[in-house]
Amino acid sequence: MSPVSQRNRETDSAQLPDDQPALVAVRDAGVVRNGRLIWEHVCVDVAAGEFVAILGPNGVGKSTLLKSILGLVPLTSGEIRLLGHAPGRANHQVGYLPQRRTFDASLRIRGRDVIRLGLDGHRWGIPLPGRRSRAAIARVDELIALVDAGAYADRPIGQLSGGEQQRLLIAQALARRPRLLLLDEPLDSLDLPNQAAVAALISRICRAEGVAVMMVAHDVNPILAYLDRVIYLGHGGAVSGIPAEVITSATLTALYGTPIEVLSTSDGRLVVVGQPEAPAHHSDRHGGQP
Ligand SMILES: Nc1ncnc2c1ncn2[C@@H]1O[C@H](COP(=O)(O)OP(=O)(O)OP(=O)(O)O)[C@@H](O)[C@H]1O
Repeated sequence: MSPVSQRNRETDSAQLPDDQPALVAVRDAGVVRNGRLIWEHVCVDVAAGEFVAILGPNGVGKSTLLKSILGLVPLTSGEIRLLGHAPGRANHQVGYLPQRRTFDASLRIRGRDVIRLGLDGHRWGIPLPGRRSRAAIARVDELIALVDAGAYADRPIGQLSGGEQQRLLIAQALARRPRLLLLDEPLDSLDLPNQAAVAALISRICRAEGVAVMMVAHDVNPILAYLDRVIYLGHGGAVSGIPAEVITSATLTALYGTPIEVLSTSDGRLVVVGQPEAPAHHSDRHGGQP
């Protein structure tokens, strides 16, 4: 029997210990879109402050899982609870960074104003009055420090590098002190040093702000050292658990349907070899629909 030949295998570590309440609880969940089964029997619990990656081949439904947690894509089976509520009921506690599109180079809005939109963007640019405005300015300064963007936060966002823009967008998603951060491929289109730097930043935020992070990624290697839990969606099933249990050659080969090797380095780190590359213009394939 292949490692995921029963659809829906989950490791024992997919569930949290009883004394650790789940921030997000996904129970035997499934989604059908346009009459096509995207995934089913997905189970995972995410606790406060955990860093969780959602991984798997193109089109397998990673973004759909984030959208289901937000209530943007309804489940067709099973259940998702977010902070004990049905999807969509606790979204004010969630920061969401959708798959990014590049900013036009001529866009003049400053980095710090992009962050500020995360605080009062719903007011359509009408500034908060008096004391609340001062508190907003202080929070934006705090976020700029958190993502280490002081050197460029006053420059127009269209003139910043992909990595700099991504840090500002993460800060924007954190503006209202969410308890859960949903990041859809934040490392997409970044070079390797920037992928490592942004992954380290996200891990630091998990710890410093106590925010749980669920992050869609294509390549597990730059984030592997930071992860508490992984969810692999594959055409043969879904597997979730702690990295050491889930990230094995046999499991990944079965999920991706192509040979994948998991190597252990002399200092004990895991490296995944043979994972198919994402296409270069990955974000071009995504429409604007939820
Ligand atoms: N608005 C939509 N309506 C119907 N089907 C959709 C919609 N958006 C996406 N899909 C389909 O749902 C499936 C899962 O898409 P999704 O974007 O969740 O996959 P993904 O794993 O995030 O892909 P990628 O790695 O390419 O970003 C795909 O087959 C896609 O074509």
